[in-house]
Amino acid sequence: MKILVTPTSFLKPENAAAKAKLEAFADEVVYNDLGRPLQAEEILERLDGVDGYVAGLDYITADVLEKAPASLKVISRYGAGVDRVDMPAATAKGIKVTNTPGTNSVAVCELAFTLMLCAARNVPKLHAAVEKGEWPRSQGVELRGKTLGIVGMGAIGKNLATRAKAFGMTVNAYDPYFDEAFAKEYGIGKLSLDEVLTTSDFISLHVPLNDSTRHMIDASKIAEMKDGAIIINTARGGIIDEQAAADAVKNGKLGGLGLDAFEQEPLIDSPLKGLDNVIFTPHTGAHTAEAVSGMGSMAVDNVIAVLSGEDCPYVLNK
Ligand SMILES: NC(=O)c1ccc[n+]([C@@H]2O[C@H](COP(=O)([O-])OP(=O)(O)OC[C@H]3O[C@@H](n4cnc5c(N)ncnc54)[C@H](O)[C@@H]3O)[C@@H](O)[C@H]2O)c1
Ligand SMILES: O=C(O)CC[C@@H](O)C(=O)O
Repeated sequence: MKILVTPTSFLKPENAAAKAKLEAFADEVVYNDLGRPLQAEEILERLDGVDGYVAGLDYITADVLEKAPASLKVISRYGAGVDRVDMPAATAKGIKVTNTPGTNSVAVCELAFTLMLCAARNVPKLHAAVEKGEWPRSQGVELRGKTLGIVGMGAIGKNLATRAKAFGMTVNAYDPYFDEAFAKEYGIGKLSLDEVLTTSDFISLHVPLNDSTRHMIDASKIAEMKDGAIIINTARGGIIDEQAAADAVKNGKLGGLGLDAFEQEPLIDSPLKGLDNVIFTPHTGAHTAEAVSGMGSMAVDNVIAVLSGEDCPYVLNK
């Protein structure tokens, strides 16, 4: 068996046991030598003879899958999102795709909360000012008493909801598969998407990127939001129309943005850069010691299970 492993954080010490397990199972394990997510051509150059592929945030397009060797049986996503894997093409080729749901939900929710607090108090700008020898006495807002609207109340959205309640926020959510029992237990309001967007002081996005969520936050949706609303996106670039969001920060409609995910990563040229109270992190929501270890061990278990012909509950395209 030959396995390709591309998430660079897989090689952190937290994954020593998962790495040893994979290397004991396989005849050969090839690691990502580029130190970043792979583009289509770069994947193909590394797929020769590969049976299992533990995949980071690589762009596994239909073209890659059509040209992939017949030996490839499983793509084991190291993480929750599968938007960068062309699922119909994988299914057509008989390649199973798995993911690691829930392994990084606390990590991402804590980053979303961090971004929300930093935007409420303008922390990055204050830090930069103090570094320059300035001493501004800024004024922010409290989260207490504010309304948080969560779009996508799955593993991450739910973790965020309970923490926001502890901060004294009113929490409402939109999710087509709304979990009524969870909402009742924690006092989360059930609203339509438009109601969430028009009534929230803070809006946090936790939906997968697909055809129904692409640009779900566009200029027309932003126009309906409360003046000064702050949007947090730790889900995927592409869910927000970045040009529309940048324009809305510039003209004062939005109070700020906290972003961990972007349409083009890394973020090089972007209308979002250089704006007041737009806070970036480099798609690092899942990168805590705990989540890296959780993603690594489940991704390894999944690839081994599929290649061993065992039942794997995390196959998304049965
Ligand atoms: N920044 C990061 O590093 C990072 C890490 C993990 C996940 N993510 C992203 O966050 C997303 C959510 O992760 P999760 O673990 O909470 O996934 P999840 O599957 O547990 O939850 C997603 C929720 O979104 C809901 N949903 C689907 N379509 C919707 C729509 N159109 N409108 C509203 N709700 C909708 C689903 O019903 C589900 O409850 C992932 O798909 C991934 O893209 C990012
Ligand atoms: O590879 C990672 O950094 C985690 C990916 C994360 O966005 C996810 O989809 O779970």
